[in-house]
Amino acid sequence: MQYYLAPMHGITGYIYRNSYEKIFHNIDKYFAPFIVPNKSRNLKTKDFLDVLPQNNRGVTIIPQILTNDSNGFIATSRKLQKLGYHEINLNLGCPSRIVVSKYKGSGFLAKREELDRFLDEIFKIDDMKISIKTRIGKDSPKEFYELIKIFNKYPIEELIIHPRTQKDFYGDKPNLEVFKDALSLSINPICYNGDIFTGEDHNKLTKDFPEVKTVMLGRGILANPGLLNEIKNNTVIDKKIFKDFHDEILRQYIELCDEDMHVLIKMKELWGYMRYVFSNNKEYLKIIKKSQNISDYNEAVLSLFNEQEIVEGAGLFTQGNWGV
Ligand SMILES: Cc1cc2nc3c(=O)[nH]c(=O)nc-3n(C[C@H](O)[C@H](O)[C@H](O)COP(=O)(O)O)c2cc1C
Repeated sequence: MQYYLAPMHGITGYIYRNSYEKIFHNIDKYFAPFIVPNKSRNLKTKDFLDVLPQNNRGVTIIPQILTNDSNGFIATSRKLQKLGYHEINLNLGCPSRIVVSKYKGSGFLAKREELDRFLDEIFKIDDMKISIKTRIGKDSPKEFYELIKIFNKYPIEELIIHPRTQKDFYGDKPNLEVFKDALSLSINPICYNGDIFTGEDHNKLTKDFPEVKTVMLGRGILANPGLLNEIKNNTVIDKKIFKDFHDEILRQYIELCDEDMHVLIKMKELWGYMRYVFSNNKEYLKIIKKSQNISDYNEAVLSLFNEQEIVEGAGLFTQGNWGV
């Protein structure tokens, strides 16, 4: 089985990815958060730094582009190619209202003719592999059956499916009926993505779909960075390893940011996910969120690590055996 880290804009930038790689070293491909093409000759500084090879040593990175403009896609792909990239991922999944209102991300799924024309243009690039990360429709899962006819016209390196519609956002459950059909209908390789938060979720998926050979994990890893070791080796993450991972991310953000506040915004966002695997985390999370400087923050984090335990079987939104 191959495992990918999902792109998560604002979170899984190079600092997160490098920290993860340093401690866990078990991801086959890291998908970088989306880049929106701009008209200038160069990538925006933030996007450039995120994909700069010097910032991504020793890891396989697939950059992602979010657009409905084929010229923008091609121009940005060329810039990425100059940096050494040979595969680009197209984002057809982003459900954010601003993105969707411009018919980008999962909004583009509602414009099938335009999407087909767009794909026809971008697949003319013959020296670049293109993979697609998609939802199963804009408003209804039925749309998938038309979309797959379009996708099947192109040599997609991989079709990564998050089986929800845009309308679902992150609610309800992934639609496994449609995913099952996708496996039989797609002529291109399929990767599964969505709601794998525990080892049990993973085992259920692979039992139901033994033909799945590639899984992309997102929020499940944010909540439990040891999830993949749990999946592969049936081991629960050690608190010390979790702390080392946390400290590595913190160290790199401190090195990068001029102000404590910027570091704290990033770390607090992460705790919105990581809290779930700790016992009785609620009060600790409040104190972490209230901290206004690195020293108070460190103190709050240390008490959580010292005084609480990692709950076996817990994952994002789930209770684990002890009740979180
Ligand atoms: C905060 C956040 C940012 C995201 N940013 C991106 C992104 O840049 N590109 C993308 O294709 N998907 C993005 N996603 C979607 C994830 O890659 C993934 O498809 C989704 O979270 C479902 O997988 P999961 O249940 O394993 O998390 C984002 C999701 C979250 C929660």
